[in-house]
Amino acid sequence: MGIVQWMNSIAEFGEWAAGRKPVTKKEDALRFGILGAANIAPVALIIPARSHADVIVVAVAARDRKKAETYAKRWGIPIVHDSYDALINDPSIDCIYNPLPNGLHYRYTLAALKAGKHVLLEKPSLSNAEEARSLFHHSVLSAPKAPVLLEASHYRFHPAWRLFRAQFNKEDAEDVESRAGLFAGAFDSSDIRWNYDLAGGATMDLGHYALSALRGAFGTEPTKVTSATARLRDPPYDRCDEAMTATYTFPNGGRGRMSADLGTRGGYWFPWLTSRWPSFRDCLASVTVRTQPQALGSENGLEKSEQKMVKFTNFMGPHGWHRIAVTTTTTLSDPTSGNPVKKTRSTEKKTAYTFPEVTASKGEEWWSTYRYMLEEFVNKVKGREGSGAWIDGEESIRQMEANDRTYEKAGMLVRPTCKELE
Ligand SMILES: NC(=O)C1=CN([C@@H]2O[C@H](COP(=O)(O)OP(=O)(O)OC[C@H]3O[C@@H](n4cnc5c(N)ncnc54)[C@H](OP(=O)(O)O)[C@@H]3O)[C@@H](O)[C@H]2O)C=CC1
Ligand SMILES: O=C1OC[C@@H](O)[C@H](O)[C@H]1O
Repeated sequence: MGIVQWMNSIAEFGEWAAGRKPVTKKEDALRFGILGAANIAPVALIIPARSHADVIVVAVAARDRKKAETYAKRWGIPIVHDSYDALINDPSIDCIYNPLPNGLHYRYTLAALKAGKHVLLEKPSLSNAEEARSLFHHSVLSAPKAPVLLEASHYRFHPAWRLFRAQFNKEDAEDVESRAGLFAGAFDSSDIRWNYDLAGGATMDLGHYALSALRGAFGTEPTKVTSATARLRDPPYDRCDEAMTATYTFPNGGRGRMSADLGTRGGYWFPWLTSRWPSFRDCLASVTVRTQPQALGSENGLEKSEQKMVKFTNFMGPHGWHRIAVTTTTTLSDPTSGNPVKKTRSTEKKTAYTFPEVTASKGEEWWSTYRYMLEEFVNKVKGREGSGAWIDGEESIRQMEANDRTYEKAGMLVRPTCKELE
């Protein structure tokens, strides 16, 4: 069983252990079809849909009908289509979930939008910025009653992300480090993540989260990619990065660093023996922000200033567990020499599992990032007020631009563009 299938089992076990039963569906519930018998679809859509009265997963298509039938039976999906195009053109379907390999996102999302379907599109939205500009600026999205298109960067929809962002002013961010990792062996050699033609690579995969969170912390785009170093897969997969580390500067003068590793190893005692062993140490994604010191006036003749460090641990999967640690360092300094006289440090730990301040779509403590995202997708399609969390097309384009610039700085090719680009 691969890591993504494990995510499904854990999510399903959680539902069972909590004794949750599917809710009754409304008459006008949105009917979803899934492109591909994808590993990620249960945790990202099928399980969250069970608790949403406005969502029914009605169809799946796979390249091999037998595979689709087995998947449909396992996950309780009534309709099986013979091809992705047949599913897209099924008039009984309102929404398409596209969890195909990244290199197929453009072709099938555009086909679905042209068929009038709303699309929930897996991250990274596309293979590169050229595709992103073409898709998100396509006339099909500006026509009256245009369908909804959303990049499924699920972590941005969870209340914990909003709480994290509220802990500092983005203009004050001085140093931000964002990291995500998975232990070596999590994906075998046949995995889509090692296929350049399907737009694979660590920067496209976990790098998507690390870079998106870094950009999200600064709330703006990097002015420059100052360094980028890739660790490539062994041939013949060496057009794909197994790991990427990159540094950036931002318009406020701040510095950012992202790292994404799909094959963490070592870090144990006896390195001569253990250096190739998979390592679980760096597998919890985190984003850490250090702010510029803020002057707070004077106290007893001394100058007072404050600096914050905000660390959000497990920002990718905060529904399982997370911690936002806010450490405030207060310094009293001699006004003449500028030397610190006294420093005090305090740490506050915070969490958020619902949006208490929101009237519509407040959420439930147990909702996953995917469930929160589904809520907002449905709200948008139905024209309802929601939590306010959203990822618009321009954001998705800027994310792909930052991705491309990272690959270029690392001396690598950007991922290939769909041949049918419009
Ligand atoms: N949001 C999240 O937490 C996660 C998101 N993802 C994203 O979801 C997408 C899919 O990831 P994941 O579910 O792990 O991937 P899978 O390996 O399960 O692949 C998804 C589907 O791609 C289809 N496919 C079509 N053409 C090919 C091809 N040439 N080679 C291989 N597969 C093909 C297969 O469909 P068929 O059934 O027709 O054979 C397969 O079911 C990616 O964009 C990934 O970045 C992945 C994991 C987590
Ligand atoms: O989006 C993702 O999240 C979880 C990871 O296991 C996976 O590689 C990635 O695609």
